[in-house]
Amino acid sequence: MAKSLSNAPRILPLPEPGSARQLLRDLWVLAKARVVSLLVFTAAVGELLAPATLSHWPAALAGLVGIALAGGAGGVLNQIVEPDLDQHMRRTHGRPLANGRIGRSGAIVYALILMSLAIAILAIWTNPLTLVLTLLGTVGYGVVYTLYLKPSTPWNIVWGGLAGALPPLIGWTAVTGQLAALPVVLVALIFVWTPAHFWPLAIYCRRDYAQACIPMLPVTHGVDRTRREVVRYALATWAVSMIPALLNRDWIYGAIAFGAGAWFVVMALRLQRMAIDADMDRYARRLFAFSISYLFLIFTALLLGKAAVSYGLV
Ligand code: HEM
Ligand SMILES: CC(C)=CCC/C(C)=C/CC/C(C)=C/COP(=O)(O)OP(=O)(O)O
Repeated sequence: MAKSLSNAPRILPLPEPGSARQLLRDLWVLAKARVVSLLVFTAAVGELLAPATLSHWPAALAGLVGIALAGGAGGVLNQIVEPDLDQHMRRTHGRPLANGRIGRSGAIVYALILMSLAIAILAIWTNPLTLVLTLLGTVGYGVVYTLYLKPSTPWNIVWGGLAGALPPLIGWTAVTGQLAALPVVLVALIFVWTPAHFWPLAIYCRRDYAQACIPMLPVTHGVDRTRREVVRYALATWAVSMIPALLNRDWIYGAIAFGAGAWFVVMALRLQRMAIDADMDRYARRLFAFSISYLFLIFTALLLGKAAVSYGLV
């Protein structure tokens, strides 16, 4: 008896409907806060790689808060546009707009508040370039990807991914006010990582996407083609991830990026070779989860490499 209880999934008590806790939880989900946390982390790394970050700490802090708020606004815009789609997918039907716990006008007000705060903070404490790049991120994801690309082309996320790739550059410009090669390479890295991040999820959610008439690649071109593309983008990610090692002559980062990228490619190849069954769906889920850990690891490695150089360890 005790054994079966210990094996049971841990179920957290749900907040009372209509309670303040439920509202906070809904606002958190509407802003896609978990995705935004990784966006903010990549922006923070962009800032810490820039020269003299600490002497520009107000701009650095404002940059992170601005990206968090603007990224959150993008997430809310996305859910304002597609409550009908969210209702039809198992993964998303519990979202607050999709199931009616929050109304459309409430969500619009929430998005406006987040966006106004982001614009004010970035305008006061950072610089025009950072503000423009951040606006491009929000509009690119919340409007261009959600409204136009997602419902019309299977290559939606390749171009939509550009918006989510911008944070390291935004972090860098918040501190320096200028573009530079290293953060542009980091944008390229997230750009090529995004399809290898998303398509494994699209594979195991393909039936939901088909039912909702969203032309994701596994729906329009099939699972085999999508798995080939995941391998190609994982390889591209591996290749682009080596550029910062060469630019910075940073062999600590280089070794970690080489190992993690190789693992990414091996997992993508394994997915490609599997029979199309429930085990493959489970493995695609693992690859999706791995893609998130991968990006976190790679960006942590960039910091480790810089710290090692700063403290004269290499
Ligand atoms: C257009 C590009 C992208 C697409 C289409 C995409 C798609 C997705 C989807 C569908 C999910 C599942 C979300 C859910 O179940 O609520 C997800 C989760 C996630 N994505 Fe992405 N993503 C993109 C870009 C990014 C970027 C650029 C980052 C960070 C740098 C990122 C980080 C994450 C994280 C951390 C999660 C896990 C969220 C959780 O655990 O709830 N994604 N992504
Ligand atoms: C300011 C700035 C840099 C903004 C970044 C924009 C941003 C929040 C990018 C993340 C992309 C994302 C969560 C995609 C989810 O895809 P989806 O919307 O198709 O997934 P869903 O089916 O879960 O809604």
